[in-house]
Amino acid sequence: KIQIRGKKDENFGEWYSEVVVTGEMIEYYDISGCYILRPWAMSIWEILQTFFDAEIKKMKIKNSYFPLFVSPAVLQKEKDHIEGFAPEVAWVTKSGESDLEVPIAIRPTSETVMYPYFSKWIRGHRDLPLRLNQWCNVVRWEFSNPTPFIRSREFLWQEGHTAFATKEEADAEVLEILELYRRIYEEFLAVPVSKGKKSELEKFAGGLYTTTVEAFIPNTGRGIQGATSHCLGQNFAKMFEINFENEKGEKAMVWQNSWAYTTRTIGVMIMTHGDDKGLVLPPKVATTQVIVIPVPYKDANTQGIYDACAATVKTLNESGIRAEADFRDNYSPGWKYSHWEMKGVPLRIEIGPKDLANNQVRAVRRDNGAKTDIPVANLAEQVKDVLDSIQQNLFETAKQKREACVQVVKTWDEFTEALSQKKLILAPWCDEEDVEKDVKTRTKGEMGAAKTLCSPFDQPELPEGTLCFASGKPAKKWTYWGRSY
Ligand SMILES: O=C1CCCN[C@@H]1CCCn1cnc2cc(F)c(Cl)cc2c1=O
Ligand SMILES: [Mg+2]
Repeated sequence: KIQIRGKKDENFGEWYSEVVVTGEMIEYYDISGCYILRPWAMSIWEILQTFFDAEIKKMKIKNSYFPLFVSPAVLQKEKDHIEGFAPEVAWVTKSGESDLEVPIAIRPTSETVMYPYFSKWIRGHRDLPLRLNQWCNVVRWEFSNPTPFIRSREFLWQEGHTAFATKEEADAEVLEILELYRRIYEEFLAVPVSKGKKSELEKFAGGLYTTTVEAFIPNTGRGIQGATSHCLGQNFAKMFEINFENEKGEKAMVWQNSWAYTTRTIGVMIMTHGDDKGLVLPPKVATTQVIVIPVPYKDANTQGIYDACAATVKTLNESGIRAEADFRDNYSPGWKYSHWEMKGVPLRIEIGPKDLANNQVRAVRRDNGAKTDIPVANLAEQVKDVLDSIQQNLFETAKQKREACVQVVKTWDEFTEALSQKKLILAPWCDEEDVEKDVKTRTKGEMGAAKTLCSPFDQPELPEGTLCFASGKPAKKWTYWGRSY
């Protein structure tokens, strides 16, 4: 039998690194912070992409592709927002033996690549709204500890960049896209997230406001930004002169948004559902939803069992279920059970002599290990119901675990106590940036400082006279705080 050594509740980092490799999602690469996405991971990315791409096309957003390379002049155009990022920019300085006249940057994000052309293409109000998306990779030469899917020097994402005549249109789209990100997490990855607004300190400095879907990893007690949807206001329009002649013939600047989700989504899902037997894949995103395993017996009708397995796969495939059979004769059924459990396949179907005789199959769930015998008669329907139940159970379980980590605090002492207990803290805050900076300073440590994660749109009741937990000033809003990735 094959086992993973790391235990999720003992050494989370080791457990995670092992699970992504033994689950055949990731292969480590000889350049630090870079990883190989193997088919078992790539197919999840493609399932999410298929959903999101179809949804943005319904919104009349068009895909495009802009160059990987950014000229330094244009990259440095957005002075204040990139100065903090400059160390992350990767540069091409040579081709072959010869140095480039001028080094060229590799895109860390594409505002400065795209917006000079937005300026060229947008002349009149009839050119609006301009709504483009690109599916691509970006490079950010980060130095903090690299983690497969979660933090890598190159990652896949989509980045949407849109321009509107009015702020109202931009505001509406920000939320429409954020809802798609919530659906990616909650409906596909079975990961609960909180929709909210980033603080002034945590938002994208180049924008007007940032909305986010925040996830939480109970094992590490850290929040993690799941995806982000920014309203850029007119900041980039001003910088890149993206103007248009409005209906009254006046010259006006456009209102812009930009939004992204990345391959980090896959890492959050693995961290949320994985267990000590390996990956646990939600059926909606499982490359293989059902693995059918023949359990031949010495003198039993082996061919009959194999035929029943093939027929089972065929029946399930015909009803849209992603099923495979493992006919390899050089591995025992027991070995196969462990192997496909490590790969996180949501449902296993075993067919042995008894099942064959009773015209049924033995179904075993990956999420809770429950075994049920299903008659071959209406197999597809029952398997679909079990898969739906697994999807729902994974989400509910993750939701309960996350809710159990939420700690409402009112005072500084309660805050530091909750932080030491790896809680997701919900606290009343005066919404002053200096206070947030002060909390960061006061909670500095080798585990990293506490920061605001988001102010949830869904605000609990804030009784008159409630004071900020950190400053004692009148509280303005409930905010999630915690350490983060
Ligand atoms: O988050 C999104 C959604 C999709 C488009 N982009 C925005 C903002 C990205 C912020 N950001 C994030 N990281 C960066 C790293 C860099 F090296 C440079 Cl030069 C800039 C940035 C930077 O602007
Ligand atoms: Mg960064």
